[in-house]
Amino acid sequence: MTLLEVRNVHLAIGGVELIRDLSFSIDTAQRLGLIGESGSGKSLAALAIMGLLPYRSTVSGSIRLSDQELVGLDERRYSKLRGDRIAMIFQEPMTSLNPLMRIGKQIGEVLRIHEGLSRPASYAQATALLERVGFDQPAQQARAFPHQLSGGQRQRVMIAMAIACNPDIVLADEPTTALDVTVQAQVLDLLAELTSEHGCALMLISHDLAVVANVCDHIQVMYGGAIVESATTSELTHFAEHPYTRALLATSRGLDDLDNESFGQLPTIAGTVPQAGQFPPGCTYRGRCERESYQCQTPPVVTGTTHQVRCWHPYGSSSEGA
Ligand SMILES: Nc1ncnc2c1ncn2[C@@H]1O[C@H](COP(=O)(O)OP(=O)(O)OP(=O)(O)O)[C@@H](O)[C@H]1O
Repeated sequence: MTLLEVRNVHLAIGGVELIRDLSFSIDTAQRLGLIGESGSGKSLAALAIMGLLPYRSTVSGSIRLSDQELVGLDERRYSKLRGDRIAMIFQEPMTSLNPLMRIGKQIGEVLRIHEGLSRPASYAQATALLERVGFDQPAQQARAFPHQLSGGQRQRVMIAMAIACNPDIVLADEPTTALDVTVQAQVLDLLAELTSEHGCALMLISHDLAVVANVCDHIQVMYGGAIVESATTSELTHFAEHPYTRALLATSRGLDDLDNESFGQLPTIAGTVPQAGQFPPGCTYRGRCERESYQCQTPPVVTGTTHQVRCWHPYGSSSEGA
């Protein structure tokens, strides 16, 4: 059943177009990965869903959570949904945690506000959540301030806060990028385990295809403010059709290398993501595409149903396919 439906969303900040015609949906308890290089618009897509866009943003299109339209929703109703039905985990927990409040109290606050629990009940529940996310001495550790914890522990606290009220969906924006590789894998496993335990959908944002492929059952590739390819994880990793997805796969670490700390520097894709507001006409990837000779000037076509590719010359439909 469709839980979240994003339809034809366009987003501009200060008149600069940053997201173009974004459409996708997430089913109940589904795990969807959103990947793409820095600047492709992944975080803005998540912030649009959360209703946390910066000043001077304009959004058109539709974002529906079950039967609730989110575009244009007033702040009072939005703040009730946040935490309660949609939660978000950011890359750097220190920007989300209050440095002056003990973590047990911070998790408890979420439960007090959204679930109406009393102070003692919310604190007891917060301690139980800390235990669930892997703290071995939760009663003591609930008294710690954020700076007294490691990066991995702080991200576990964020996961505890995100799942505290059993939301329908958690949006996780690069939740492990700031962590070292071995901790990354543990935190991702925990996130996947807890969201499925709660029947909660997950939208995992990352620039790392291996991270997303290990956790998600469906992947969407974003480039220049638009989704260029979308498929099940298995289809995307075995039968990628868009030249950009192929380039991402070629420069990605292997799926087995997630907990390999000594894994070397990855090759990068030549060229850069087009500057916001300076998208070329037609295909945004045109300037970097290895099939550039096609000069895809006109808007690219979208092919397929479950496996969608926004490209004039996807590999699968061409005799030149790899
Ligand atoms: N507040 C803002 N005002 C103006 N432009 C912005 C703002 N926030 C983001 N942008 C621009 O929008 C584009 C997409 O940014 P976004 O943060 O969504 O990318 P991203 O794919 O999440 O990259 P990263 O992985 O680096 O966060 C970028 O060109 C960025 O410079």
